Amino acid sequence: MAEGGATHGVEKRKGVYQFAYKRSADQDAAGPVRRPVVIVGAGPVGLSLAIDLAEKDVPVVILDDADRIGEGSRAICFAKRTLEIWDRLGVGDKMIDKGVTWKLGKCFHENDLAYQFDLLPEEGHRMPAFINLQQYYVEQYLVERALDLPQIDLRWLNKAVKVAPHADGVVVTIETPDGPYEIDAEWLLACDGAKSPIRDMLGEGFKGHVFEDRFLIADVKMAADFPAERWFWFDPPFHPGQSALLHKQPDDVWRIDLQLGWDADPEKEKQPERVVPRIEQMLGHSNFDLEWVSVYTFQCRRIDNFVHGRIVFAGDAAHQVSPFGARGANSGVQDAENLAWKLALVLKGEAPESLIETYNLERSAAADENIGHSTRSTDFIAPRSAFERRLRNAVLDLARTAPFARVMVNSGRLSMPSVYDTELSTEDQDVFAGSARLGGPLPDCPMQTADHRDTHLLNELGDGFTVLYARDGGRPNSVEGATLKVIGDDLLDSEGLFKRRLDATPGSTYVVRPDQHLAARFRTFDAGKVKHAIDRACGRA
Ligand SMILES: O=C(O)CCc1cccc(O)c1
Repeated sequence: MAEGGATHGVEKRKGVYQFAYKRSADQDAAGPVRRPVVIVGAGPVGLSLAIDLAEKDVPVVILDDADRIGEGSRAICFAKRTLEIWDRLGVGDKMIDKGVTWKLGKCFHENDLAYQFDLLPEEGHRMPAFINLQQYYVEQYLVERALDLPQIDLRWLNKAVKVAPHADGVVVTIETPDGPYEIDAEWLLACDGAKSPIRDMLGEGFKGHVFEDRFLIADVKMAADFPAERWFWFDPPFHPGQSALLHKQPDDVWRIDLQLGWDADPEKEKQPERVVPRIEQMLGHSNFDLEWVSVYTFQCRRIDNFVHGRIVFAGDAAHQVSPFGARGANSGVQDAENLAWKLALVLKGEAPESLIETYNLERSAAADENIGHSTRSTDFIAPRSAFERRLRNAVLDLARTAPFARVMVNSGRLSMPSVYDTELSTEDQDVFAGSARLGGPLPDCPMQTADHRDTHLLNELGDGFTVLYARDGGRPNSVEGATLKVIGDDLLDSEGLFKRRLDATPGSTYVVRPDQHLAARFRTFDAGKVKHAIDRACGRA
């Protein structure tokens, strides 16, 4: 027993949510029942995808081989874009209310501050730069939301064990406590994690790097008054020659990541008698409880194609990165958002099936970007040769005095949304300044409704396409295939930030996709051009 009554045995966190297996009518059918969408995996990606589809009125079956969530906190850092997506799905406030909000990062070299960054230096965004929240809370809130939606049929202890693709779907064999049954899915969405059984069933391998260094994760419960900031150390006195990371989570839990070196024995390093002295060394006291401990290595890699006929991969099943930069779960949720609207349009017959190929194009490019960042961070954090280490240490030394070297300090570039550069966007014919990017998500800003209620731009976008028109005299009657919002009429640019961030002049027109990414912008409204931009973004032109 440590000082202050702390216990250092790892308290194995039981699932915060336990679910019951329920027999489904599909199990009593004479043959496989046809379903439009089956999602394998009720993690953050599968649940976000299911909710997004359900909100677009697409019926979804989710299969999960477990009957609980909450084994360890795992992913903890959720980025602004992910929060904006969850806000659209109706769970943003819940996540923020529970999560620890932060935006500042500090990098220390030995005892000194080498570099610090602010992930959201400007005001006027509804969502913060980041929250820290244990993955089991994220899953709990997403499950609660999913249970509200009649279009979602969530089936626990349903394990997909076989897939048989055919011309217009996939027959999935599912094992349950009552024995096996089959579903004939029009689309099967594999959100079944890094070890994806569906990927194995297809014989689909990963390409990329496996890093050999090992890291210890410890979630430590203690009362501490460190600020809600990301603190990263290179070669700290409490863990010489290695790196360390500290994050604040809700419920007085702190995430500590300690680099162990490539030759560490994972089983040994997980034992409390090895973990506790390391944490004591870092904190300078022993007044903490270990809540969760794990030792990990990581990979930066992806599958070649995220789309295999009617089987589509998303999240860790499709790509993996190191934890540094928090790009794993965040990019997975962005996969979900990219796929949901496209699949909904295809299922409704409003877009050709080829639109799903653009999910592969856009999200595999995003994965490459994430993998590139993650690989560079990992190379900096865990240099692979004496030469690389000398170079890295020289940058860290220089950063003490030379500002140019500070930006080369790389402890993980934190997750940012991707800007899509595909055929779905209509090239700019006019010059636009501001922070909005063609192909990127629209920057948020404060607005007011026509009756002067405070709101934010992203909360006012429709569930489908939205056309934003900065009023110039009259207003267009309507726009085919989109919700029209006239700025200066339906929405008021109360603080002038819409004008600044989108470089809006009277007449400026913006075509926004259902995932809030900007598909086209024009200096004047032209119904024909707007229609063409929407058709193009749907793969119809
Ligand atoms: O701060 C970062 O770069 C990410 C922190 C993180 C995310 C997920 C797992 C983990 O152990 C650390």
